[in-house]
Amino acid sequence: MSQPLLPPPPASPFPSIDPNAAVSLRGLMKSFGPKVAVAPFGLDVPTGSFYGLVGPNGAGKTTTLSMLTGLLRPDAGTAAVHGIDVWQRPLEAKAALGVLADGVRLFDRLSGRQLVTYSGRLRGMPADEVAQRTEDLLRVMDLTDAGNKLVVDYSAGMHKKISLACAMIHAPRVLVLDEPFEAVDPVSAANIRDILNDYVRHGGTVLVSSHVMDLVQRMCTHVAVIADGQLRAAGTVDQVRGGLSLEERFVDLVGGRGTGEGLSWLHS
Ligand SMILES: Nc1ncnc2c1ncn2[C@@H]1O[C@H](COP(=O)(O)OP(=O)(O)OP(=O)(O)O)[C@@H](O)[C@H]1O
Repeated sequence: MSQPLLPPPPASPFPSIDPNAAVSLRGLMKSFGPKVAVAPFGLDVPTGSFYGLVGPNGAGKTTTLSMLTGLLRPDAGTAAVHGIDVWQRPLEAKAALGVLADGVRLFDRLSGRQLVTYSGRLRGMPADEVAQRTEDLLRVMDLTDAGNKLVVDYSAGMHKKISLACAMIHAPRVLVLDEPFEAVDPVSAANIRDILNDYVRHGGTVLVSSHVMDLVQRMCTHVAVIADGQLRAAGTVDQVRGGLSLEERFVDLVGGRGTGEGLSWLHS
C-alpha cells in the first residue's frame, strides 16, 4: 500500500532568492522608530528588464533602493544582485551595480571631469580607459563644455547628469537609478533614455524610481507600485495597468485623491 502523500509544507512568503534575476529582494524591511518605512516584501527584477518603481511621496522607494545598493542596512531580509547577497558579499555585489542615489552628496569641489574620472579609478579601471569613457559620458550628457567647472557650481539637472555618468563609467550589469530624470531638461532626458534603452537591449538591467507615470509607461517593461511601504502591484507594465493608463491604475492602487474641497481662501 502506498504511503499517503504528506501535505505540502506551507509556502514561505519569501522563498530563497532567484539567482537568475538581476535583482532579488526577499523580506527586506526597515523602520525608523515607530514608522515602518518598508514592510517586508519580495520582488524579482528580471535580467534585461527596464523596471520602474513607482509610489507616492514617502512610499518607501528611496529606502528600498538604499537597502538594495548597500547604503542603508535593512532591519531584516535579503537583497541580491545576480544572486550575490549585497550585505554578505558587498564588494562583489557593488561591482555589478551602478547607483544614482537620491540626496547623497558628491565630492563637489572636483570638476565634473575629475569626478567621473575619480569614479572610474575607484572602480580599479585603467587610466586610459577611464579617460576615454569620461569624454564619451560627458559628450552624451551634454557636459563637455562644463567638464572643467566645479560640480558645486552645477545646476540641479547637471548634478543629476554627472551623477549618472559616475554610475555608468564601469559598465555595470545593473543600474539602480533614483529619480534620474528629475530636473533634467527634455533633450538630455531623451538622450539618457536612448542610452538606457540601448543598455537594456544589450543585456543590462535598469531599476528606476520615478513619479512620472507617463514616462514609466512608455519607457519601462515592468513596474512595481509601492505605497505606505507595501508592495501593491508588480509585473509587466501591461499586467499592472490592466487596460487603464498607468496613472489611472496608480491612483486606483494608492488612493489619496483630494475630496474636491479646495482652498477657497486662495480664490480672490
Ligand atoms: N532617515 C530617516 N529617518 C526617519 N524617517 C525616514 C528616514 N528616511 C526615510 N524616512 C521615512 O520613511 C518613509 C519612506 O521614505 P522614502 O524616502 O523611502 O520615500 P520615497 O518613496 O522615496 O519618497 P519620495 O517620492 O518623496 O522621494 C517616509 O515616511 C520618510 O519620512
